[in-house]
Amino acid sequence: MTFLALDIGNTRLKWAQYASPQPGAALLAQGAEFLENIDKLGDGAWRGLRPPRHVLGCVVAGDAVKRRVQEQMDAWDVVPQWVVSSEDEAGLRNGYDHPTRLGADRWVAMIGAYHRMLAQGAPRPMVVVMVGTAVTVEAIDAEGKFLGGLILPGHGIMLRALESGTAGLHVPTGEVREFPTNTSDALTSGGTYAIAGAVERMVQHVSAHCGAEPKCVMTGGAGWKMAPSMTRPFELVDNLIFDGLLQMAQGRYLPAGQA
Ligand SMILES: Nc1ncnc2c1ncn2[C@@H]1O[C@H](COP(=O)(O)OP(=O)(O)O)[C@@H](O)[C@H]1O
Ligand SMILES: CC(C)(COP(=O)(O)O)[C@@H](O)C(=O)NCCC(=O)O
Ligand SMILES: [K+]
Repeated sequence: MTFLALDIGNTRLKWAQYASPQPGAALLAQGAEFLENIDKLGDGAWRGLRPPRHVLGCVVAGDAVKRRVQEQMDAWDVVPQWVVSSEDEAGLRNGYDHPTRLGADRWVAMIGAYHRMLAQGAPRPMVVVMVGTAVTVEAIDAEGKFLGGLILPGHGIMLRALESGTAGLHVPTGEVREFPTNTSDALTSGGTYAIAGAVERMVQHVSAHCGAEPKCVMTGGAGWKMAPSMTRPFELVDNLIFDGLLQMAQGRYLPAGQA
């Protein structure tokens, strides 16, 4: 009863195949492709996979990308399911004004993060940071209500915006420094501390609103770049979206009692 989880962001498609659709299932295979390379998955990395019984994914890269990915599954007798954010699922309540407009990746990552926190001890409020093409910073209270979140540009978008809007900022990537003394370091540090500063503010907002220090987790392709510059202890998790998809898959594909 193998299960294929898909996380299709604006830069890369990440996939993971599990032995069954439930948290803790054995990981059989995984990979990542830049979106320009996804049309080769069927003849490439997915060719040797055992055909999955269920496919559940989240896609924020648009309908054209979604269709291109679906074509790569033609060899399998499976209809992929795509997550749409809802008012509540898997113990989380969605505080967005229009719950379905919340990015599916954000919703799934929060479900993964919340269950991870519950498995570790007494319920706590959370700040969940995802550093991908964009950066998202989510607030969840201890009862599992998503209070709201921030969206800001990721490192790449910040740099490209500055490059295209100025004459003098075409420089190689620099280092993160407290007091940058060259243009490269000034840009790299500016982007990194913009993200770290936004996250710090959210931690303060959650602490004040919930009356307790939040547990902080970070994920996403560029999470490792941010980790050393954070102002608080952060748990860096490889892929919260896969954790969330396994959680949701258990509710959708396993009969009650088998979970
Ligand atoms: N080996 C890598 N391959 C691709 N992107 C990487 C890599 N290491 C770090 N990154 C960074 O991660 C970002 C992409 O992260 P990812 O989580 O795949 O984004 P998204 O989910 O938006 O597609 C890129 O903008 C890049 O800055
Ligand atoms: C914020 C995002 C662009 C993040 O995309 P990513 O960086 O993962 O590629 C995505 O979650 C999205 O398109 N959200 C819809 C708008 C919203 O969540 O309010
Ligand atoms: K993402």
